[in-house]
Amino acid sequence: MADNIRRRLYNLLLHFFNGQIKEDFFTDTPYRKFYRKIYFEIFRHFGFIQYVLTKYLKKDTPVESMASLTLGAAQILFLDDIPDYAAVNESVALTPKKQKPLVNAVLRNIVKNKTNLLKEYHIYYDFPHYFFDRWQKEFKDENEFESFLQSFHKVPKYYLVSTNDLSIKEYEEGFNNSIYYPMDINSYTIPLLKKFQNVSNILDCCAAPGGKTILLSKLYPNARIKAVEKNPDRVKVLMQNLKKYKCNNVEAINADFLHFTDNIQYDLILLDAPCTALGTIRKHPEVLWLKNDKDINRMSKYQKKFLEKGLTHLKKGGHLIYSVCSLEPEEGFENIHWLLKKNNNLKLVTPEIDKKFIKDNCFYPLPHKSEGDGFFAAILTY
Ligand SMILES: C[S@@+](CC[C@H](N)C(=O)[O-])C[C@H]1O[C@@H](n2cnc3c(N)ncnc32)[C@H](O)[C@@H]1O
Repeated sequence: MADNIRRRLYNLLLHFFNGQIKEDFFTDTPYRKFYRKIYFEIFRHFGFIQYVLTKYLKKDTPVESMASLTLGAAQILFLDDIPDYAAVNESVALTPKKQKPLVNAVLRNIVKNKTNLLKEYHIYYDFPHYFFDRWQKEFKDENEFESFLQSFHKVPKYYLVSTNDLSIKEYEEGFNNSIYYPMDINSYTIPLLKKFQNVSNILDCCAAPGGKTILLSKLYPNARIKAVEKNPDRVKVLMQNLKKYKCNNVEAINADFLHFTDNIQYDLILLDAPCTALGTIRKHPEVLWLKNDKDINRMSKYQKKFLEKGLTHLKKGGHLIYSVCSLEPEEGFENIHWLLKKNNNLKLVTPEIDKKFIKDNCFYPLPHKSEGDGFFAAILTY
């Protein structure tokens, strides 16, 4: 009989091989840390594991076998505290009957040749070509490039924000005080990049689940805030969060921001745009393998529409914060330069934060210099 929780890892992999992300934090099991560790090793080393598997497989291997083989190989190669026989047996047990002999044979071969296979390991294998190539160009110093890549394998840190005084502290297991909102440290920084004066109305263009809306509500308690979100299910979560954290100055609106109309010119606009989420790969390493150059370019074009629309709602002298959880230049710097070129009066305002997180007047925390997700943010005014 297969272990039911390993089956959940197998299901994550089945979804993944079908091009989908399925989240499972294993919070309902006392062995959460153990299963999360397997999940991280699978996707951090996904590239090397596939390289190893291709030595033993034909091209058209069924996805069910790919899922059990990836699960088994990750444990054999990267998790020393799991006995090899357990990794093989559990993976075979999860596999459909007809495919069991293949999975069994390949995993036993990997066990037999483990030492030699691991001699071939290099961190470069853990990154897909599109990502590796675009980032190698960014670094003149090879050691810095390697430390950039290594930083994606670091255990991600989770934080809690006090909605009373906006202080932030590291997440503690079992801590469930109702005034705290869980948040990434760089996501938290975005509404705090600069304290603006005379803010009486705020527009949050893409608001759910509402982390940054909550911060804006507490930072500017006298302002009226409109929080727009297109996805009806996510609006429900947004509304629950606004109620839970007593954000009484916020009105949640279920609308497509690109078609949103009202007659207010805003003092402050937060445009936390949809993006590839490639800055979040320390926490969600599978994202790296589900995106490519085309997605980055498609998102960049889509974000330009949000930027143009956002500007139409900005009061003269007001500020617009544009942010994405991605470090890819097309989604950040290039979009901002495009907008500045089109609008002569528009200017960048430098964030008032630690200089090590600033590049070209924008917030740009690189993962080897920061504990949080990779973000890009720019403050614009005119
Ligand atoms: C990066 S997330 C926002 C995170 C949020 N600001 C926070 O701090 O919790 C982007 C959000 O934009 C929403 N979205 C995507 N397209 C949209 C559109 N056309 N209009 C409004 N919201 C949209 C997505 O559903 C998603 O919830």
